[in-house]
Amino acid sequence: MTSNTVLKFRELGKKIVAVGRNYKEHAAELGNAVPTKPILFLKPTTSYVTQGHNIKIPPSCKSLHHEVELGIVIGKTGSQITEERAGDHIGGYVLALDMTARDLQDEAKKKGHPWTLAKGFDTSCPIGDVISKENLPNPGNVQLWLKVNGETKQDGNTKDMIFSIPFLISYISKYFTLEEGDVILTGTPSGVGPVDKGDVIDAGIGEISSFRFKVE
Ligand SMILES: O=C([O-])CC(=O)C(=O)O
Ligand SMILES: [Mg+2]
Repeated sequence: MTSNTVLKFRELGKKIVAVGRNYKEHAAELGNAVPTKPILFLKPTTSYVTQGHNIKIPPSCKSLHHEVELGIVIGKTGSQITEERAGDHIGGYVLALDMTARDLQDEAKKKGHPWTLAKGFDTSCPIGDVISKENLPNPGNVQLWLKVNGETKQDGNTKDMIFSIPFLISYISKYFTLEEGDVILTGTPSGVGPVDKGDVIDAGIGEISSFRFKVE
């Protein structure tokens, strides 16, 4: 993948595949069981929002939650990718938020409906610049942090993922062809919580990448 701008990979990337409950403590904090296989959902690429723009609270949402996540940017198209070859398909990494209308998600969960609206609304995927593989040599052991108005809310490590990055790429690619520019969101560590209008979110991957978004 040659591009390092978000606009470019938004053009290239056809999908965002997100993984739910990939950290035990996060599954527990929302009263959910620890999954025995990855829980997958899709976010549309229209959910991307880049730095300099604001996160918007979607209509009727009374509880918009932050979820900081490590994103994997696919660099080479493939399906039926083995865990051993997974690294060949990684083009880089990216810091992202999986903004979630928690009340709308809870309502959908109760009715057995999909999470699409709660997870896929415009601006639900704030995203940073692509990080090269060289700049993140150890993605499976890096700190993911998030502050709201300067106060730390999330501070987890990717070593606590239930399903590893190679496993996720292999598992997802059994079902969905992963195309260049697609992004896999690998799930959020514990500490999720609400944000309100006017709040400022700072998040980062260790000291390697960080960004700031305001909620409007
Ligand atoms: O909404 C949830 O809790 C599932 C999810 O996206 C995550 O664990 O990152
Ligand atoms: Mg998430």
